Amino acid sequence: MKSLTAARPPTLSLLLGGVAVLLVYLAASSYLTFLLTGAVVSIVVMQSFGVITGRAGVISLCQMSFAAIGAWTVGWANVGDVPGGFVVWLVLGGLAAVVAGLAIGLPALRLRGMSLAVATFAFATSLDVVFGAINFPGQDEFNFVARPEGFTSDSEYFVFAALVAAALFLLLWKLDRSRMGGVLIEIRHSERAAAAHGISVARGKLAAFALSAFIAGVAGGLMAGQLGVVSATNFTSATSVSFFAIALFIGTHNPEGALLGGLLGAVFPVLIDQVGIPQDLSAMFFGVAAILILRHGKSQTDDIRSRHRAKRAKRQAQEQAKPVAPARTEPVAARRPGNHESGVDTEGRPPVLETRELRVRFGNLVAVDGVTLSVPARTTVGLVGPNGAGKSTLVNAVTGFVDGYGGSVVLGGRALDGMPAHRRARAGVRRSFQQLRVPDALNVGMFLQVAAGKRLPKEEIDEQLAWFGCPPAYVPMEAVDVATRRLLEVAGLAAGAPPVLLLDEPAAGHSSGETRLLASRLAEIPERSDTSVLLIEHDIELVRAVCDELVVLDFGRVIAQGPPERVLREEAVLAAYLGGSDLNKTPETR
Ligand SMILES: Nc1ncnc2c1ncn2[C@@H]1O[C@H](COP(=O)(O)OP(=O)(O)OP(=O)(O)O)[C@@H](O)[C@H]1O
Repeated sequence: MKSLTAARPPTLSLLLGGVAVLLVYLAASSYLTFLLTGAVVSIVVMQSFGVITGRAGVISLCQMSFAAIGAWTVGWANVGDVPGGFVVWLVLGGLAAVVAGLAIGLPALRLRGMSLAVATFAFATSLDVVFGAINFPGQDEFNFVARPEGFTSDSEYFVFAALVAAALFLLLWKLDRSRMGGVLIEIRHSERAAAAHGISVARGKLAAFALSAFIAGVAGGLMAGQLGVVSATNFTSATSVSFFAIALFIGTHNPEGALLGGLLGAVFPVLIDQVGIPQDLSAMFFGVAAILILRHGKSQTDDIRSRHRAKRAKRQAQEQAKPVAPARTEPVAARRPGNHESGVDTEGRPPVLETRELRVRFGNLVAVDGVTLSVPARTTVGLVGPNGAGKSTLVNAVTGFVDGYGGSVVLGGRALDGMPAHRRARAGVRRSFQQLRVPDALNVGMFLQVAAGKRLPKEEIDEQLAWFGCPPAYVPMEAVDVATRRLLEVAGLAAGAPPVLLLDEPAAGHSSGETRLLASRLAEIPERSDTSVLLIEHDIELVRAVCDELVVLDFGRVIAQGPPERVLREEAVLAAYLGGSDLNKTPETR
């Protein structure tokens, strides 16, 4: 069976690429070799866009500036005859670009969308001016960059450039199969979900800036080796923008996208020149294509891949065998006798999570009004109440997703107040969201790892998926229906075995059979993962089946607290729910 860790390297693609490179080496004219070497350099630039924009979803309009820094460093190393030769200079060029990447990445962390585009473009245009003024090392004296030994002729250098591109393809292939790859995709999909899974969005974006700058710096160094002498005109901000448009249009986070994008960037201007259209107008074509893509929402390669996956999805859906749901789940409270009101569990352990006089205001509205509650160890506490009672706001405050609150949130005796969301998640407060935030671009196994917040052994992933009745690890998320995605989110969070799990309406949109399955799994999470659960749910049957204790909110205040059977009969609770509908009838008797 395929799984996320058993993926084989793309041997066939590498072999085909090797044959193509050999053909060019043996048979191409010197002009074609020159053109294709330029294409390989462009492919590497596209790989860098694939990291920052394609994977991390961050707009960068300064990749050619990073390339310029790489080329400048290689030129400087060549003039100064720095020991180690071209390969070492190439790496130095990449590292110099990393420094620039971090320098632009740090201040850009708080920016998004248009602001980030402007910031990176401003960096690119200012470097245009700087490099225009100071010239590249060796530019004035025509001091040609010494190519690596064994790759000095143009056709040999083409092979060298292709080897570098292939090594980067392999590196990115590895990245896509690592947890870090999943982290970047989740940041692109939803920064809130990423933070809830303990991911530092700032660090993830910085890592993406650094890696993409390194790759772009290497591309610049390769160009210096190809041309011998480079100048500012090789790395203009306008080239960055038109390459960005290609990256958006093709989707250069996919290897075939980087390949096609590089070829397009290098060859398309030459082709239109041959039919009498000025080369400079190629940027306009790329721009129009990118606008079409922005309207469509998906890059070309993503679109093709998605259609391909949809075809496979039908087949794989049959493998999504679900365990038979129990006919009815026995109420947990009935199975676990003990004092559920003291906050101390049956073994005398102190509460895992407490809120003390928690208060959240939105302008004049007090959404959470002095709520004090505790979640004992290995216990499921239901947080219920009518719409707008303040349940989600309370969870947002506990998990660090509201800007400010009064009172205190305490985890295992330690106050979390003032901590950002991702640090609370790392401390052990994990949550799901009412609105699903599961990225399509991952497969089931990768998502489970990201949600768990840690690297899990393959056996553990497979076992957790089977226990929750989820599809196997290799199935793409696109092939997974909404109810199963919700189940997967719970499975992933539970796999991380955090001290406390806050689930915001995990059964929303489930059929009754699916809800029963979820209930049976939820009921076992505390024992199985040594985790406490705070469960927001409108489905009273599910709440009754799973929860040891209930806390009822109305207008931001706690109006009842205690064992479900008692709480659900209290007058105040009945009155809060639809002016007194009977919560104690089963769906059949209601
Ligand atoms: N960001 C916000 N800005 C202003 N008001 C908000 C904001 N978020 C929530 N509210 C308000 O706070 C109150 C509590 O909302 P909240 O979503 O926490 O309730 P809830 O109990 O989770 O409701 P539901 O069961 O419908 O999800 C509501 O009146 C809501 O309109």
